[in-house]
Amino acid sequence: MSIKRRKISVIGSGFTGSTTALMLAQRELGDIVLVDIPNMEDPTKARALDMLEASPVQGFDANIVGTANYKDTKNSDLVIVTAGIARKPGMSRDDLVNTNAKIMKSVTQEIVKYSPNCYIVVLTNPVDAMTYTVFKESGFPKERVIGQSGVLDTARFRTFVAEELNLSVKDVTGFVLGGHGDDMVPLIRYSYAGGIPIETLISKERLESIVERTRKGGGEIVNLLGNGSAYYAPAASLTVMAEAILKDQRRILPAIAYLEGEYGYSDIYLGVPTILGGNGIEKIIELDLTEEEKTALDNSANSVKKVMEILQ
Ligand SMILES: NC(=O)C1=CN([C@@H]2O[C@H](COP(=O)(O)OP(=O)(O)OC[C@H]3O[C@@H](n4cnc5c(N)ncnc54)[C@H](O)[C@@H]3O)[C@@H](O)[C@H]2O)C=CC1
Ligand SMILES: O=C([O-])CC(=O)C(=O)O
Repeated sequence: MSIKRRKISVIGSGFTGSTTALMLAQRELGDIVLVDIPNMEDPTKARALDMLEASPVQGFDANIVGTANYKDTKNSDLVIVTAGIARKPGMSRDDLVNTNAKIMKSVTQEIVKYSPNCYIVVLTNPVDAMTYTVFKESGFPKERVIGQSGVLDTARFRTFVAEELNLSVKDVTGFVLGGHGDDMVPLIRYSYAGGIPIETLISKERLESIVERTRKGGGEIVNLLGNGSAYYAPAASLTVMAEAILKDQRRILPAIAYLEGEYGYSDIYLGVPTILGGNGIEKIIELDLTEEEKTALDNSANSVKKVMEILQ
């Protein structure tokens, strides 16, 4: 019997793609193929080689190659899509829709051609609509096309709660639902520190400001960077999702999933709590929401629908 390493292709070798490739390799989740457009081929090869040369120092076994040829992605188990443009200060994620939708279509055709059985995780913004585009273009079952927003948005929320309480981030849990935009829905009622509801530990006013900072978390980094957007926490979020799928961990993680009636929405990709495992999205968990929470989720879903209309 021969046991082979898993193969993971990362499309886009920019800030998020490169950082994700390194994190995946450091966790020995598989061999990595980093792909970019032809005029980025040499820098992509250089980044991959540079990462590979870190492997003896850090002691991880993973082959890492850079390429502009999709043939090299053949038979990938998992493909992560980070290709496209990022926003600059003053822009919203939705401003990227037309450019990135075209990129999603061409990238998806190449993915499907060489890896018809893979799982796809999409990062490119506006990510709810871009995940929908990849789903439609791929013809894959919904379980195998997943978008990343909630792990990152929840990580930001957990960071701010842990800072507020001066506690370990390890003990803080939470859930952020909805689209990956400024009207995302951090669910305070389902957030805990060491099993204690955070509502009993933090004042209403402070919680409101944590929710607001979470909603604008991407923009906070865009404004500080001046040219580009966040990449360390997004890459860490993609890595945790990849690990859940490749190791069949059946983790409860928020992910952008295709909804067919769940939470009252249909034919839309939106951030919801899921069980992520060896079959991709194995289940969508439907939480009981208060009227106020459901109204907030409706607003967020409507914003995603507006962006999807631009795509029609
Ligand atoms: N969903 C989320 O939580 C997050 C989403 N993002 C989004 O991820 C995307 C990537 O961000 P960064 O890596 O910072 O951007 P970046 O500009 O550093 O890298 C993007 C890369 O994609 C490449 N690319 C463009 N067209 C391509 C194609 N057809 N095939 C292969 N590669 C192609 C570019 O050459 C570039 O190297 C952006 O749309 C950004 O908004 C970023 C952070 C978090
Ligand atoms: O804000 C952006 O443009 C990138 C992103 O989605 C995030 O960091 O949450």
